Amino acid sequence: MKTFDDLYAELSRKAVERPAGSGTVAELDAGVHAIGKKIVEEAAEVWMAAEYQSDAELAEEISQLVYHAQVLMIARGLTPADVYRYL
Ligand SMILES: N=c1c2ncn([C@@H]3O[C@H](COP(=O)(O)OP(=O)(O)OP(=O)(O)O)[C@@H](O)[C@H]3O)c2ncn1[C@@H]1O[C@H](COP(=O)(O)O)[C@@H](O)[C@H]1O
Repeated sequence: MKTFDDLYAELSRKAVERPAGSGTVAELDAGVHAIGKKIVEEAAEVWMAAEYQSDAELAEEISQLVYHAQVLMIARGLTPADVYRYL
């Protein structure tokens, strides 16, 4: 099972190696403004899933929110440690 740190390491590698077909690379190239819009969109989907959908669907939406938050972290040069210090 992939953890938060595992995903961050994977996405960081993709940002450096830029493999063809990577959605992460495309999202990073789109920039902070576009990534921010994805986060808002996913947050709304999390909210709707919490109100009207199954536990599995909610978990999937939350995973997508975490993913886009991590892409934003990489775009801005933040590491998990930068976030954990506030938890
Ligand atoms: N965990 C994710 C992940 N979560 C969400 N997403 C992206 O975010 C999109 C979901 O946002 P949307 O709801 O807007 O998607 P949509 O296409 O409009 O429609 P739905 O997916 O909601 O049906 C997905 O289609 C993916 O493009 C993700 N893209 C990649 N990952 C993981 O990140 C890693 C690197 O991926 P690549 O960079 O694509 O190789 C891999 O381990 C992937 O599993």
